[in-house]
Amino acid sequence: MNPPHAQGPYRRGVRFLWRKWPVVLRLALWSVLETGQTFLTGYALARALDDGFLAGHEAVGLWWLGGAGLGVVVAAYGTSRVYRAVADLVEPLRDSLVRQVVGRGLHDADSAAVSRLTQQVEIARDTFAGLIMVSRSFVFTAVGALVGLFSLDPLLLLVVAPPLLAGIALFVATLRPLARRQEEFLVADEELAARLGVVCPGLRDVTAAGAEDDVAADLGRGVAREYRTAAALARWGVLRTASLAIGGQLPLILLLTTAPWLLDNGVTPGALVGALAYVTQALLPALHNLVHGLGASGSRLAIVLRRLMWEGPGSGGGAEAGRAGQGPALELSSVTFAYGPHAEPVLRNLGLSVARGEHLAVVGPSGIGKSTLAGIVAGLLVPDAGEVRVEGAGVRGEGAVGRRVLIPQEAYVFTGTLRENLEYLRAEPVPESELTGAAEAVGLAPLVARLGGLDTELVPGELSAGERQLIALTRAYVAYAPLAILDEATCHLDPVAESRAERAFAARPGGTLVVIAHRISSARRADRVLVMDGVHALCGRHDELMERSPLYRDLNGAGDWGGGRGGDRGGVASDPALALRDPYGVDPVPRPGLPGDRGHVVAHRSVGEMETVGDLGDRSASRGE
Ligand SMILES: Nc1ncnc2c1ncn2[C@@H]1O[C@H](COP(=O)(O)OP(=O)(O)OP(=O)(O)O)[C@@H](O)[C@H]1O
Repeated sequence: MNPPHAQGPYRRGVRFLWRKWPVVLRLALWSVLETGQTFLTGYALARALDDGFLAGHEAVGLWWLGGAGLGVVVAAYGTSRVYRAVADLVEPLRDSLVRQVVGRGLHDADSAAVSRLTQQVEIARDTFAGLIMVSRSFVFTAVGALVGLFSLDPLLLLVVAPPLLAGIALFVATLRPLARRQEEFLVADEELAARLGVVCPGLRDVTAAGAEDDVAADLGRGVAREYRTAAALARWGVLRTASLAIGGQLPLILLLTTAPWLLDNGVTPGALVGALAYVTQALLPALHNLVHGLGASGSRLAIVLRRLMWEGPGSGGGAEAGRAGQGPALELSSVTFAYGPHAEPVLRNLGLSVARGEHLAVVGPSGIGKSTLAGIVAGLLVPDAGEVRVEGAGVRGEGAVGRRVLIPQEAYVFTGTLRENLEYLRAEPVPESELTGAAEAVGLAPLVARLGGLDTELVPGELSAGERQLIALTRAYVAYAPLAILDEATCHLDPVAESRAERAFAARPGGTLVVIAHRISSARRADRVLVMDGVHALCGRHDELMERSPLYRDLNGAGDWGGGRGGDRGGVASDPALALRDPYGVDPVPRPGLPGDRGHVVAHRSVGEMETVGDLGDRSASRGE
């Protein structure tokens, strides 16, 4: 699920440091001065003991200790210069980020995005500075301590270096996986927050539509996903703690347990105390800072930089808007979705690309996953893997609502005037001419006239299912979302009315239309058809598919596969695998083993040897004609 640019921040970071090599060199030189103090921590102590206090020469001991004290003063001066050098590295980074961010914000005329972004730039700057300090301090402290150990006695280095290096290696090995887990956790957390943000204010609508169970199940999946990502993060966190124990605490234990052997082999008591000082005063704190500092901050910096430089302001938020307007209208890459952790995936590795202004019909046997696909494209369901982009941006979060509109089979009409029902998806009042134009285009005008105008109070129970669908369709038309998804949204209309409504959506300038087809005539009207059969998803033009897809030919033979509610030919599927739903949408045969299963029949048909434009296995149904 990693985007192709996932490693961008690391490489860009290295390139940035490379370009700034004079500052990096200056930083290194001042760090060497600072490191002198680390060296003296153990060395001066050892000399003070061995040559001074233990040898009865107190003055010599004091002289060495005084030298170590002076080292602290010199190192403090080095540290002050280090800070200047770090500033010389960090400020240009901030300037460059701000330039990019403000430039894009002005281009997109999104001042809120700029203010959000400048906040993130500050985070990036502070984190970057912290990272430089921590990693630099570790490198120079470790070098100072190891050189000190070697000067005291190479045997001491032999005891301390192996566990230290093993700890560092383990820490480095956890860096990438941990950063990835951290990002997955953040994404799951943000998605759950976004879902709650949508659901909580709409609880009344959820209850009115009787969707409590579905919404609870959907939120439950979000919670489960966040739990899974948090558990994975915690598992990798354990390894990180282990690296600290191996690299920082094990050397101390080894020094203490091998002390008799070391003393027998010529290591002086002073050198042993000096080695203990190196481990406890220098190596252990430096490694501790590295593991905790680089661990958390490194991941945070990578995420913030990625969002700033590639995604824009906040994933799923304004950043997405930053990219909106580019690329295809709809793009699915390797999307996999199951209705539960142990359920068979309904979609597996599905790829699909729909161009702007294109009209796509989705067909397939009942229960094969068409509505699931619609839910994923609309952002109501979150794929377990893969990515969905509408108008170049994510389908969830801020701004996503305005980019797509889903019209489900069960039309929702609320008590209120017809006008209120039609304006519902628009933030502002809609001019009368626009409403009547939309009603005319979709085919609602006769009903408006019959009801007595737009300001008539509706009593939803008195409307037929078809009338409710016309109202819902016109409401979606008025919403002017670039992508419209009709999920059997015309199933209660007769074929002529259905055709009129679909053509109206397809004719919207620049508007993209995805129709989960209820009748085969929908597929014939579309530019391309996606045929889903549980094994493969083929995508192509009607005539192409008639030639290549036996299932599509069967579906064409079947005419109306939605339950015989007035299909083109009103026929029955020629193959029992194309099981029909009953007129009330309840399938006759339950599918065992699926939690919350609504009892659909699943049809699995092979597409044989034919060349696929795309499939549900591992190939992509991108526009390939
Ligand atoms: N909320 C749910 N919980 C568990 N399983 C579900 C849920 N919704 C759908 N399914 C299952 O997922 C599979 C795909 O269902 P989906 O409704 O997407 O199919 P479909 O092709 O749209 O069918 P239809 O044409 O009958 O509407 C079916 O096996 C169905 O039983």
